Amino acid sequence: MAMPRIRAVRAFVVRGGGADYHDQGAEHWIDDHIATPMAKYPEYRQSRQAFGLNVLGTLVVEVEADDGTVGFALTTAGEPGAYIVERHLARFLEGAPVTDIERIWDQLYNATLYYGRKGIVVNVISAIDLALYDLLGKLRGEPVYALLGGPVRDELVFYATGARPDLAEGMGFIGGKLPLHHGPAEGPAGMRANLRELQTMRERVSDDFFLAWDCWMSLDLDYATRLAHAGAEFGLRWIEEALPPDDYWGYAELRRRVPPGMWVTTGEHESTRYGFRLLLEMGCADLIQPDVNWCGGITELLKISALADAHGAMVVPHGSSVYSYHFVVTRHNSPFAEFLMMHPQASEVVPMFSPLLLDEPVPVNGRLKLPETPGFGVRLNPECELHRPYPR
Ligand SMILES: C[C@H](O)[C@H](O)[C@@H](O)[C@@H](O)C(=O)O
Ligand SMILES: [Mg+2]
Repeated sequence: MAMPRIRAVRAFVVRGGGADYHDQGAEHWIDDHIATPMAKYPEYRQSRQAFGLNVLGTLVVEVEADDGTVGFALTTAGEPGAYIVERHLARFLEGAPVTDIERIWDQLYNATLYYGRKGIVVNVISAIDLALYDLLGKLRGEPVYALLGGPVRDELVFYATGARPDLAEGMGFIGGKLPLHHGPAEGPAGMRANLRELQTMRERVSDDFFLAWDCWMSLDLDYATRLAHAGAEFGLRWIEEALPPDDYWGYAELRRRVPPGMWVTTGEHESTRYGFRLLLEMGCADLIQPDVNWCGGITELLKISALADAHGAMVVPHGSSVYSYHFVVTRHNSPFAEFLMMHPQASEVVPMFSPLLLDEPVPVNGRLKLPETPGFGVRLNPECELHRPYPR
């Protein structure tokens, strides 16, 4: 039986959480004085939303086959992303066989090479690729992980990212990643505050529960070096995204300087096999963290992961809910997954892309066995009003 062809592609935007999970209300840990590259400007130090971290919003891409089956996926791209889908990229999908995933990816990437390569364009390509995998899984009646070679372990284990790793340990997570709150602009007092926070959490959790810092691109090499060595006293397991994503040279030097046994990690704001080849060949990271909704989708993450495996590097994708879970469970060099605690106080487990998805699975006791539901196994919440800014 011939596989259906793609009949239509549609791009919607929606605000308030979802894939743009930084788009939260006030009083949320994820926007509470977190160190960023903008923190050198005092007016932008308290809130990342103040400098626009949530300006884009969620992009929802739907791909409909000519038998009526619809696959969909999400990314952070909002209206600019919707424009790119409807006015540029739809032409490479409509009329194509639903199985032409590699061919479509190559056309999307090369047709946007003159203005894309990284950032929002690759976010959009990622969402289209993920929607195609969702559609293919639904047409074949298989979960996406079954399309990728099947699970190599029975269940996923998770670490938790959020302000309360001490609570996360009690929820069964294997470790906790703290957002770093103070960068170089806050000088020695900021460094002391960072270390006090890490010490407090170390004293509240057991020795077997790892602690890591997410520095969200906010540091310089000297500060990161000093922070890593001071953090080692409290068993810091890894220092994440200490430097701007393009500073491959800084990451390579940081990796030479950190205490033996401490991981240097990065990658959530890196794109495509080419960016990750640079990170790996320059020895920038022990563990890379591509976000499957931002790095190029499943099609590109398969290439990135194989490259990392050849370099002996682990791949623990940046938290992206079901879109990374279906990948991680099929990879030997992805031993655990990230769960972003989206509850405002990080005090309970709630679905990461709330409120946008129905049936979004969450870890229970820090573990998750993925269902066999076709595709990524989630549905759009009909109570979330989608808007199609560029209808055709
Ligand atoms: C917690 C960090 O500041 C970011 O908000 C988070 O999205 C990302 O860096 C992560 O690794 O989860
Ligand atoms: Mg991070």
